[in-house]
Amino acid sequence: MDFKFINLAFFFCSILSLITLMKLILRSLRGGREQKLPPGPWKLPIMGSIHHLGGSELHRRLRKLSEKYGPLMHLQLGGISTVVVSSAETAKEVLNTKDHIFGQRAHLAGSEIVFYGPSNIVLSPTGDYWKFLRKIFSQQLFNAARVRSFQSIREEEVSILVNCLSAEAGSEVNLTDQIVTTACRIATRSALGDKHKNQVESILLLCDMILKSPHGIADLFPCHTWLQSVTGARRGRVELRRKIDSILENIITDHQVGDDIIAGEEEEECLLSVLLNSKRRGDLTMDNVKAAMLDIVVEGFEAPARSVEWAMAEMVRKPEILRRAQEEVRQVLKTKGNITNATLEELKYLKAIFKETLRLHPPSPLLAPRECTQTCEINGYTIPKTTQVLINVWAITRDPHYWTSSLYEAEEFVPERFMNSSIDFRGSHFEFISFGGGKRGCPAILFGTAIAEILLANLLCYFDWELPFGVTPETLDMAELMDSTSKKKNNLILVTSPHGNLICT
Ligand code: HEM
Repeated sequence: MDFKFINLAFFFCSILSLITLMKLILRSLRGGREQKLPPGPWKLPIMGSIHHLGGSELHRRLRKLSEKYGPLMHLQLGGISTVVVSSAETAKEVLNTKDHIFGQRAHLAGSEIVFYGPSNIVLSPTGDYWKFLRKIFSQQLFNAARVRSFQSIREEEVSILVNCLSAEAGSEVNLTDQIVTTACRIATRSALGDKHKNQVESILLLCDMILKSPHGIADLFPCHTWLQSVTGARRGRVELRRKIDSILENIITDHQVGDDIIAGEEEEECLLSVLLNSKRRGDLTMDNVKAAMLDIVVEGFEAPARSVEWAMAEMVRKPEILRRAQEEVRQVLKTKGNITNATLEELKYLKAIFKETLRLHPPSPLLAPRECTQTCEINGYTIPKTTQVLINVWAITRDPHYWTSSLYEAEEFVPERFMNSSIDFRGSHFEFISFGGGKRGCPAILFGTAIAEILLANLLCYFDWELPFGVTPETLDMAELMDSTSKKKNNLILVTSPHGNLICT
């Protein structure tokens, strides 16, 4: 959520204060029972706690506040009553013990326009429609057999990347762009089919437009829908939706040219064909199909790509880790010949690097907001129905209480901490919830991990990496930028040189 608009807020305060005051008077006349909300910072009338959130990225500000107010904290974000969870124990309460109460997404302002309802998996309400869509994605994209079947796509795309980087030997390369484009090509071909190889540019553009779509003051007062019109937020979103429609319709039209596949007849049918067949059968509308495509556009490649970007940035700052990772992958390759699924299974150190990267740089530092569907108690505090719940993954996966030991500091990048550890990110270790958890947890762990690991293995195997002239491990810019994924603020630029005679052709 973008809080730069705080200054504008005061314009609306006077209008809203009157309405809210009347509501408060009515409530007190009705004699509402006193609820013990979790503690939180002091609140202004109307704006609530927003003035505490300026400055750094939201997850950092929230951690700072939770150091003072505890692992369950109440904030009033304009009209949205919010609790913030910042410990593994409390996250377990929300994601596991009370998943039946918190396994619902909160409504995000404007998502009905941009995300068609919303009817994409990430934002649609938990229910039969959401289950139906998740099942299609699981059958066509996310299950182990399907992920294995995309191996040739991953290999082809990564070998294009390797050849491209080889041509840049000795010079500075924009590694971020290369990684994002390759991950996007893999996700696009796997989900939409080979026909769409050449539409990767449009998909990257679409992703960028959606991630950069602004939020505004109106989003904090969802009850006052007129604010969306007065502030122009609605107009902006309708315009964005028009652009999204145009790109998605092009892709769908191309897909349908000469496409007479009937669901179930073709084993290798892609996700998009299955979605379109469901539409033909009347199980989905065209808007549902487009919304589902947005799950690929927004989720399908950004998170794996950004984890590879962070992993490379962390490793070039710690050459001993880089060297150890390169030795491992080169050694395994000598005996196995090339990087396959089986080879990746043997790369224990590389897997530890991926985990450590997701720990220090979870792509979603705050899980997509959930909503409390029935008033309940956590840690002795009341969480009223309809409260928005933010889980601060970033605070939890860096918490010294779980991650500092006699050997390692929580804030340090040390893959070794995972070498003899059974902790993983599959949703049962609540101190490591980089893929979320509970029924709304990420369904694409295998799909995303496969993309990230093959990229990392190839970058480490076939190339040596150095910082550009004048940049040292201490001065490498590690600033982060948050849109919907955490990424490096500035692209990762490194000097590459092909390694020995292992280079593939
Ligand atoms: C490194 C890779 C990835 C990470 C770390 C990651 C992380 C996450 C997280 C934290 C959530 C929210 C979970 C929650 O609220 O508990 C999520 C949800 C989701 N992710 Fe991923 N993700 C990754 C890759 C992918 C990929 C490649 C896809 C492919 C489309 C994907 C599709 C989804 C979907 C559809 C949801 C929504 C699930 C729901 O609400 O039912 N993710 N992911």
